[in-house]
Amino acid sequence: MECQSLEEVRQHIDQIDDEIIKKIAERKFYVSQASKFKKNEQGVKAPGRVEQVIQKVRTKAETYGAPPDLVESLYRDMISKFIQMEMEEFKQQQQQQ
Ligand SMILES: C=C(O[C@@H]1C=C(C(=O)O)C=C[C@H]1O)C(=O)O
Repeated sequence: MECQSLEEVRQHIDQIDDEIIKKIAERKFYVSQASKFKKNEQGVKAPGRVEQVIQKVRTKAETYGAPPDLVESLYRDMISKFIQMEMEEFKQQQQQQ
């Protein structure tokens, strides 16, 4: 949609940010369940799966017209933070056993 003012542009951006953040929270909800199914720290990091996700999101970025390098960089950062979070949860579970 063609905007008529900077205010309108920013309203759209704010709305999109709201949607993105809700989806990040939803993604985090599922990532935080993954540690229950992991056997060791290498499993928590799952570098093979990370590369699979990166490949998939680069392809989706191309399909939807988003810059693939930007999407890859955002995902690498997000996943690395999620791994830290998952690792904490994994270590807590290990202590409880
Ligand atoms: C959620 C998982 O754990 C980690 C987090 C990932 C992610 O955020 O997509 C991917 C791989 C793992 O590093 C998983 O193994 O699927």
